[in-house]
Amino acid sequence: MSRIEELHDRARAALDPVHYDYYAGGCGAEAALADNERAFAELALLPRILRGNDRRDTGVALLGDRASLPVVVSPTAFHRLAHPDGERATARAAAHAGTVLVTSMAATVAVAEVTAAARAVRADAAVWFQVSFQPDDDVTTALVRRAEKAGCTALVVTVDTPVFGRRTRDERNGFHDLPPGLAPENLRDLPGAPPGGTLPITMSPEFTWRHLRRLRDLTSLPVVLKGVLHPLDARTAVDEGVDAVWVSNHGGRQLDAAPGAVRALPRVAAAVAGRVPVLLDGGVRSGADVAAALALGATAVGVGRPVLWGLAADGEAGVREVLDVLRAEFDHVLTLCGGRRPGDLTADMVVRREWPPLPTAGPPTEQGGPRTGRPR
Ligand SMILES: Cc1cc2nc3c(=O)[nH]c(=O)nc-3n(C[C@H](O)[C@H](O)[C@H](O)COP(=O)(O)O)c2cc1C
Ligand SMILES: CC(C)CC(=O)C(=O)O
Repeated sequence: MSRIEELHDRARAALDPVHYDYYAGGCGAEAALADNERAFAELALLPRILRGNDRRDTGVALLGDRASLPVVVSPTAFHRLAHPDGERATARAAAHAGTVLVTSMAATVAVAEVTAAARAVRADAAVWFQVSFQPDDDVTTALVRRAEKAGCTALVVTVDTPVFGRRTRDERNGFHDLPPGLAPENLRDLPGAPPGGTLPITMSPEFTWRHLRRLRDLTSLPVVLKGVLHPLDARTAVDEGVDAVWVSNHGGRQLDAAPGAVRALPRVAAAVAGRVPVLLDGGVRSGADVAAALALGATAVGVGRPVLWGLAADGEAGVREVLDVLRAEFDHVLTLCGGRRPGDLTADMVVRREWPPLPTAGPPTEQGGPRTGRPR
């Protein structure tokens, strides 16, 4: 059992079962959820040899920031369900690891407190803000201004939620509301909110590229589009001026018919053609997964649930452990693959586990099976 699986077990034991299901679950029959990990398990790496890679650097440039490993913390809601310190603990852990935390619009700690917690650890800690368009433009604008004021260095706009996915476990458990004392703090005191209260999180299918353009014009922060699976959307996004494309099926929580995210990566990477960085999340659980995604065209990957497991199991220390494990595993795989830096991992180094077809020089002969080229 990997260390991340152990933390998962500890988190399961520590969490209220309803909250565990909210974190762990997907939509529908959880086919997309399962396919995220399966798609990675189907990949294998062809290492390169004799490359003199004793000196390595696992860092990557991400928009204006630098991450010390090509793994960022994906935006996930409601960290205070996992630990009383919630997003503050996650922020400190990401800052210690020297990587980017993407804090959710639906965080249970306000973005200004999240950035303050991160910067108390490291003055240049990178915190990005995840936002979903809200039907009232003034609300979206107010959220963007809050993120800017808090010192976030990029906006991650999530676009795979025109409606909520049907979360089978949450429906069964009747999980609709946060427990008393917890609230989506970024949605407090917004236009239209009751005095001192929070607005509900609204998903709507009304949004178009026009809303993205409006947001683009609203801010000078880099904009990352999260939830892209179709290569044509990736190309449009780049044409519309986004600064990065994030391949994701939302951790298998939206469209159950969606493929495992890494299956969509090669075509998106081809469509983007290096014009902007590509990120990917969904099912990343090991350093080998990170390496495979990078080889297939990602600049960095995100992790969602593993961070929640670390947080629920052991607070800030648990999240640090998850990121440390991924860093160590990724460096180990990079070494074994002959790489000095993440960019040395290339698509020719990734094969399917069932690849290649057994080499046959022709049809089977009477002397035995297919000829292999082995001297007889
Ligand atoms: C409990 C939970 C809450 C999430 N909340 C958000 C969110 O608020 N905004 C968002 O863009 N994505 C959200 N996501 C999706 C994650 O950003 C990410 O795409 C997904 O978790 C990646 O898959 P993984 O959990 O297998 O790493 C959430 C995912 C989970 C599991
Ligand atoms: C509260 C939701 C917006 C969080 C989310 O995106 C999710 O649960 O997948």
